[in-house]
Amino acid sequence: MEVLRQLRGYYQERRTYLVLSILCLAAATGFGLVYPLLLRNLIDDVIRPGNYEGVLWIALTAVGVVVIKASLQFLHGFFGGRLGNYLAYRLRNACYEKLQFLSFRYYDKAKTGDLMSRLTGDLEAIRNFVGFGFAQLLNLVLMVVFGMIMMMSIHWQLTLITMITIPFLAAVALKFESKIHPAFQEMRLALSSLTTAVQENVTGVRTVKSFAREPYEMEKFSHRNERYKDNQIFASTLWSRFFPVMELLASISVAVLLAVGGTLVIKEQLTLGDLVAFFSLIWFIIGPMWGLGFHINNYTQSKASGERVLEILNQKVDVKDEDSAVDLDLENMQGKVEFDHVTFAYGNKMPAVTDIHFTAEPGSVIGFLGGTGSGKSTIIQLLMRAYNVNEGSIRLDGRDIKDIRIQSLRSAIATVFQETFLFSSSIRNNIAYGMTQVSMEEIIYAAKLAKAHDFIMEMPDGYDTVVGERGMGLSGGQKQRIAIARALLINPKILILDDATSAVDMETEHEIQSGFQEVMQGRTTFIIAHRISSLRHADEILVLDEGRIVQRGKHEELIQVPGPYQEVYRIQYADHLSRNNEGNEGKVL
Ligand SMILES: Nc1ncnc2c1ncn2[C@@H]1O[C@H](COP(=O)(O)OP(=O)(O)OP(=O)(O)O)[C@@H](O)[C@H]1O
Repeated sequence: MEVLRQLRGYYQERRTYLVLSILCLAAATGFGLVYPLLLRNLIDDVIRPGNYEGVLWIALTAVGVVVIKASLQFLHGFFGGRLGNYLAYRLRNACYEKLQFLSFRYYDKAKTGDLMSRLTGDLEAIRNFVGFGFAQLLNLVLMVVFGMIMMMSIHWQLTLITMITIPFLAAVALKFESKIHPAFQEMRLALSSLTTAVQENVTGVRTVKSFAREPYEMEKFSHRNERYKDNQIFASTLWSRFFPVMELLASISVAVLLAVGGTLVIKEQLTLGDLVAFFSLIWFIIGPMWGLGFHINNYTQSKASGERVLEILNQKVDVKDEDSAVDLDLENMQGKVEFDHVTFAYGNKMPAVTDIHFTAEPGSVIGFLGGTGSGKSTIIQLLMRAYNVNEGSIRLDGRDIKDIRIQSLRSAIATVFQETFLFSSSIRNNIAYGMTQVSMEEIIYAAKLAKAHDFIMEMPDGYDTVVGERGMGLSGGQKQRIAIARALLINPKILILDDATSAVDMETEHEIQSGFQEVMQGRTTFIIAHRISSLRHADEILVLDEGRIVQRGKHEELIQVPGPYQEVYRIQYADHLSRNNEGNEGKVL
């Protein structure tokens, strides 16, 4: 019930529904007790004395009871349904909101399929339990208590004798619970790994097909499917053993009742009506024991689901606003960025960047060059405060970024990532992502600067063309240009281009960069690139190796000194240099 307690905040406002749903179900159960009494009256007071008039009254009372009971059951369903759906609605929103604010560190490990199954299957199990299962579990207790009281009031000795197998029934049900709970947890995990396999397969379909790895994928899936199937079979084997054992124990109770009760009737210590009522009442005890397995199963399933949903909701957000954090004055900010001896490691690994120290003056262009894994993207992620630095500090206009509200910090920065993500929506919506107050002229202006306008206009519906999931149907370069237009539209104080022009040809890159120069006047720009041509106009180029700055300076300076920059330059401009050497020696490109 700890899980239910933790979820309470999400249905607290509608707790009256919970109370009403329980009350209606309890009342319906109470009315159910009228049947055995009616049977007793029918036999002892109507049939045996030959009172034919009474038959009609008993039949009418039975109809009345059915109507009331059915109405109460309807109300239980009504309130339970409202409650369950309200809770599921709140939880879905809360989980989604949490997912928006969880740190990058969480997403480094998260699996999409697993998250999807938590937000769907697990939430559904919680909805069912809180809406109905919980009330039914309580009702079970009520049925046993009501039934016992009634039976005791008829013949307490017979009640005790008949109850002889009930402790065994309860023990079997509880033992079953202890086995089925871990089985269900395992089943949920198996299901989420199955969903992850499907999701990854669809996302990575190009890789799968281009490497002709379909058989490998099928085997991987079949392996996971088998794990899920084995879990299902294990759970259903548990179930199939449970029912016969319960039936056996229950029939012992019934046999004892018939034998002892029958003898008591013959000895006239019990009326026939009492025995029939007893026979009907015993199902008030045995029935719940029977259902105990089902309801416990329901409970354990939703407990496991609740734990998985709460795991998201209770996830620690390690990058969050300090209470004293302030908003940036976006209109008047300068855009000066300072990295002050920054060191950072992902988890317990070796530092990804060490002692990074530089200053980007407002409006300047800083370039980063370095091999794969040298820490270029990490520096940019730290500036966005995707992670907190381990040592040193990062300042924006003299203020530590930890003291700036994350939302405000990130809205001052526009980033074009190495991998472009497009939403399955129109090109217009992709460029104006999330911006409501933006005119078509502004969108077109940004697209023109990003050299995207021409190819957009050639598409069947122009800016209204809907791109497929993740931008399917567009080339890598086209996607990048849309992403660049998206960043330019924000008109930020700080622009980050993380290998943003890697997928476009040199000529387009040159065109886009001249566009940047126009729009980035007075804005601080960080360019990560593998091509020297992207960096040569930078005010300062930082050359990184294994997370450290190993060279810094302007293009003209760096090509003069032996070092990694000169090496890259020589490799990329080998043709040019050899031609130049033949002609005018020493001319800088
Ligand atoms: N999310 C992450 N979790 C753990 N380690 C990471 C993560 N991102 C990067 N790293 C590690 O940090 C180091 C620096 O990576 P980074 O992405 O900053 O390099 P990069 O210079 O941008 O490389 P590339 O040019 O290939 O994009 C690498 O050793 C990388 O394995």
